[in-house]
Amino acid sequence: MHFKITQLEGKNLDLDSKNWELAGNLRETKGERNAYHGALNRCMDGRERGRVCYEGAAVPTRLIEAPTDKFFLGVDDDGDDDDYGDDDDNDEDPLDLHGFEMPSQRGYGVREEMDFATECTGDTNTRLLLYFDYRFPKLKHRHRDNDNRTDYTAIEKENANFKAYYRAQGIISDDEEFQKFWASLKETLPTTWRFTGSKGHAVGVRDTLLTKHIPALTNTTFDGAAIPAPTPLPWYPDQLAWQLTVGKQVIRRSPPFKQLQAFLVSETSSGNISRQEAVSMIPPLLMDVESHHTVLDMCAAPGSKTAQLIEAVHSGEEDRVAESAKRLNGVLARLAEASKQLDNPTAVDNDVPVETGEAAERLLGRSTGLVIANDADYKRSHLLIHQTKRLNTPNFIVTNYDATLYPPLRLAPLPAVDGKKPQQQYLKFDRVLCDVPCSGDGTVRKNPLVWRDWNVSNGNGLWSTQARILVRGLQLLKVGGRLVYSTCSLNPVENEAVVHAAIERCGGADVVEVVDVSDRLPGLARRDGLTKWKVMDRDGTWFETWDEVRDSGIPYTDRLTRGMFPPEEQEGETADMLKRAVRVYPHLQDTGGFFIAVLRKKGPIKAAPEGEKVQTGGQKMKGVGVEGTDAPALADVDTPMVEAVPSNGVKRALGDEEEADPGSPTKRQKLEEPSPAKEEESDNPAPLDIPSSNQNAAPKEHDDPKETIHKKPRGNFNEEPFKYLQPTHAVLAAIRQFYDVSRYFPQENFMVRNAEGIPVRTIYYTSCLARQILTHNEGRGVRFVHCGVKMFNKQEVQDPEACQWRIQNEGLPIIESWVGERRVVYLRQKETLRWLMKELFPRVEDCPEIKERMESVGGGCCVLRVEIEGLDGLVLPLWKSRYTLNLMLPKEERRAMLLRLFDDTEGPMDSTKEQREADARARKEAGKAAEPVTEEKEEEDMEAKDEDEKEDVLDDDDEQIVEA
Ligand SMILES: C[S@@+](CC[C@H](N)C(=O)[O-])C[C@H]1O[C@@H](n2cnc3c(N)ncnc32)[C@H](O)[C@@H]1O
Repeated sequence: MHFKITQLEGKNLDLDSKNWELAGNLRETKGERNAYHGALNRCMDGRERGRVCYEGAAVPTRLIEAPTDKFFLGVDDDGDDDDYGDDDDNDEDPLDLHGFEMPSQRGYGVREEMDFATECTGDTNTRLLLYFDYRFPKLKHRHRDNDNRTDYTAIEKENANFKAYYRAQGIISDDEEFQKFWASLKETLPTTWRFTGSKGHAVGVRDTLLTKHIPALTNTTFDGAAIPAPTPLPWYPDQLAWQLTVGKQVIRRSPPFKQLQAFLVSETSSGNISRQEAVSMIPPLLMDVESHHTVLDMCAAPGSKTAQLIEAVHSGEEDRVAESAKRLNGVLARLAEASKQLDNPTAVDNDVPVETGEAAERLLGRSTGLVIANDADYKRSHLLIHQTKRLNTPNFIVTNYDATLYPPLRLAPLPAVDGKKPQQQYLKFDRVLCDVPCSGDGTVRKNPLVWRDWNVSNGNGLWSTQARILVRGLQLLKVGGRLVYSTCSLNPVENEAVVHAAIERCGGADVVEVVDVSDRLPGLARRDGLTKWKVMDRDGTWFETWDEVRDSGIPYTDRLTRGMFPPEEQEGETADMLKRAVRVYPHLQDTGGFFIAVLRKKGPIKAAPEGEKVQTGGQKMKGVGVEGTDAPALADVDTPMVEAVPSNGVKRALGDEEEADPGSPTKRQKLEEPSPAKEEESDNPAPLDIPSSNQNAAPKEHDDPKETIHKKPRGNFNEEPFKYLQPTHAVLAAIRQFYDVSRYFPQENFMVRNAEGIPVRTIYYTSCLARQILTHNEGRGVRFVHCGVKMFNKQEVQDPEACQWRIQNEGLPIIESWVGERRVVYLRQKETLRWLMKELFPRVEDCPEIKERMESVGGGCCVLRVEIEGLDGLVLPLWKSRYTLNLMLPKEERRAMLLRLFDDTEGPMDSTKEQREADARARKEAGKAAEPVTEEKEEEDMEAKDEDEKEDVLDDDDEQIVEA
C-alpha cells in the first residue's frame, strides 16, 4: 500500500506513506474473505487543499472529508457495522461521513490521483480519511451520491438453498425451533463491545458506563415506548462485555443515548473499547490462558481474539508488579540508607539478588508468557499490530505464514553434555487458537451478502485448509496443552467434520480429546456438537457416507472427501466426543452463529501422512491411507525429528520440529501426487483424507524430496530486522542513569529495528521469551512482522542535563514502577490534571500545584503519578521544556479522558499555537539580519529553542495520534 500526497496548499509535496497510517478501525468486510474496509488518516491543519495520489494494489473507493476528530472511528452508514447502532442514514450523526467516488479504475498496480479539500477551517484536528476497499473489487458501497454501490438493505433476506441445506442437515431438529432460528437470521444484530486493556484500566472505563451512563439510560422512553439500556453479556466475566439493541434513530434523538454514543465513540477511538461480536468473544475465554503460557493464534487478523489472549497473558500483572515494586523499591531504599550508615550492614544482607532473563521478569511480577499472532496475509498481519497497539505488550510477536505450514521456531539450545553437540530446542505452545477461515454463514445477521452468495461449495472448499490448520496446530501444541478450534460457520462440514478428521489423523481419541466445557461460561445458551450430518456435492446431491460417494461412480469435482463425513459406527468414542463441541445459534440469545471445540492433547502425535487415495468414476480423488501400511508417521516428539523420507512413495507434511525453510512460508514437500502404492490401498479406507489443492496431478512413481510447491506468500514481506542492544550500550547506560532505573529491571531486552543495531530514533522493549525467539531465529528468514513496545524515543532537548531519550506513553506502564524518584512528579489535584490534559502546552506557572516541583526537576521527561481518589494508578509521561509542560499522550486518549473524567466534549486545545507561529516567523525574519550576540539575544535564542522543542514534541505527539 502506498499513498502519497503530492500537493498541499499548492506546494508540491512528497510525503510518503509514513504520513498515512491505517486507522484502527480496519475490519473485515462482511463475509468476503481477504477483504477489509478501512481508512487511512492523517491530521490536517485547518483548511487544506491538495491532490492525493494513490498507488498500490488496494482499490480506493472514495475520499472522505471529515470535519472533526470524531471521524477517527472512520465509519459510515453504508452497511458497515462499525458504528454504534445503525439503522439508517443520518446527516446529523457524527458517524455519517461524506465522500465521493474515486475514478473507477480497479485492480492491481492502480495509480489514481484526485483533488481534495478539507471543508472546515481553523480546526487542527481535522482528519482526511481516505477510504478504500482492499482486494475486493466486487464490493461497492451504497451511498446517496452514487447508485453504483451495493445497497445492503435491498438484498433479499432469503436463499432457498441456504435454508434447505440447514433444514436437511437437521442442525435444529425441532420444526418450531428451526422457524425461530431462521427468523432470527433476518434480524438486526445488537451492537456489542468489550472493555479492553489491563483489568484495572478496563474496569475503570466500565465503571464510567455503570455509574454515569446506565442510571441515565434506565427507564428511558422514546415516542412513548421504553428503550432498553445496554446490558452486560451475562456469560462474560466482570461485566466487561456489553450489548445494545437500540437503533441509531433512537440514539440520535434521545439525549442520554447520544451521550452514551459519544462515550463509546471516544473510548473506541482511544482503544479502551473494542467492537466485537458477542460470539467471537467466546473462544479465548475457553482457552484458560495463564500468565506464563505460550499461545499461538494461527489465523489471527484482524485480531479481536488476539487482544483477548494478550489480556489473559497479562491478567493479574498489575497487582503482581505493584507488590514487587513495593518490596524491591523498599529493598533499594534500605540499601541506600545502609550505605549512608556504613556501620549498619544488615540491610545489605537482606538484599535481593539481581536476576536476568525470565527470573528477572518473575521477580518484577511480570508475565513471562507470550502470544504469537499469525496470519497468512501480510497486509492483514499488520492489522494485528494496530488492533493490539493499545495493549502495549512486550509479550507479543506477529508472524506471517500459511498456518498449515507454520514453521518450528528455535529456542536457545540445551547446553552440550558429554562433548555432544548442543541440542536444539523448539517452541511448543501451551495454548493454540485455530479461528480458521470459514464460509462465515453464521455472520449472516451482520453480513447480508451471505443471503445473496451462499452456496454449498464455500464450506466444502474450505474443509481441507481448515483440517490442515488444525492438524498443524495440534502438532505445535505441548502435550497437556489446550487448543480451541472455532468458526463463524454453522456448517458441520467446516466444524465437526474438521475436528473429527484432525483427531483421527493425529491418532484418535487416545491422543486428542474434545474437552467438555458444558460447565463453563454459565449463562451462555448453546447446543451440543453434531454426531451425524450429510455432505452435499455442489450439484446438490446429498451423500450420507463416504461409501456412497465411492459407489456412485459419478465424476465429482467438488472435492468431496472421506474426512468430510461423520464418524462411522465403530468410531463411537469419537462421535461421543464431538457432542462436547459448542454450537451457538442466533436465536438462543440474540447473537451471531458460532462453533467452538476445545481440544486437549493427551500424548505425542503421530500424524498420519497426507496423500492420495481413492478413485471414483474414473476420476482421482485425494485421501490418506495409513492403516495397514508402513507409511511413516509424523512424529510429535520433544526432540528434533530425523528427516524420514518414506519408502512407499508417500511424502509427509511438516513434522513438529521439521526444519523447513522458514523464509518460505508456503514452501513444503509435495504431498499431492498419487503413487501406485497408495492406489493399491483404495479398498482399505483410511481414517482421514485431506484432499490436495492439486486434485488432478499426474501420478508419479518416485518421490523427489527436492520437489516443493511454491505458493507465493500473499503480499510482499518487508520488515526491518530486530536487533537487541547490549545492556552496556552507552545510550542505555545514559538512560538508566537519567531515570535512575532500578537495578532489578531487565537490561537485556531493549531492541532497535535496523540492521546496524543502532538506536536512531526508537528503542523498543520485549519480553525475555520474545527476545529468545527473535535472536535464536535470526538469519533464518523467519517472517517476523512485529514485536516490541516503544519504550524510548529520541527527542530534541535544549537542557544539556536532560536525557535525549524520552519515555514513550506505550512503554511507560512497563517501566514506571522502576523509575527513580528524581524523575517522578506527584499530582493530587483534579484541576491540575484537567489543565494538563486540556492545554497542549500549559505553562509551568499556570500549574501552581506542581510548579515548584517542576522547576526543580530539570528539563526532559518525567513520570507523572496521579494520586487522586478513583484515579489511583494513573501514570502519565510529562515533558518539561524550559517554560512549558506537555503531557505526552495521543490526542485521542486526551480527548477520551477529558470526556470521561471532566465531561469535556471539546477536547484539547493549543492556545499557544498562534503565538508560537508568530514567534517562529519573527525568528526567521530576525535570523536574516546578523546581530551581535548579547545576553538578551542568548535568552531569546533559548526561548526559540524552547519553541523548537515544543514543535518537536507536538510533531511526535501528532505522530502518536495518527498511529492511534
Ligand atoms: C476468521 S478470520 C480470523 C479472525 C480473527 N481470529 C479475529 O478474531 O479477529 C480468518 C483469518 O485467517 C486468515 N487465513 C486464511 N487462510 C489462512 C492460512 N492458511 N493460514 C493462516 N491464516 C489464514 C485470513 O487472512 C483471516 O485473517
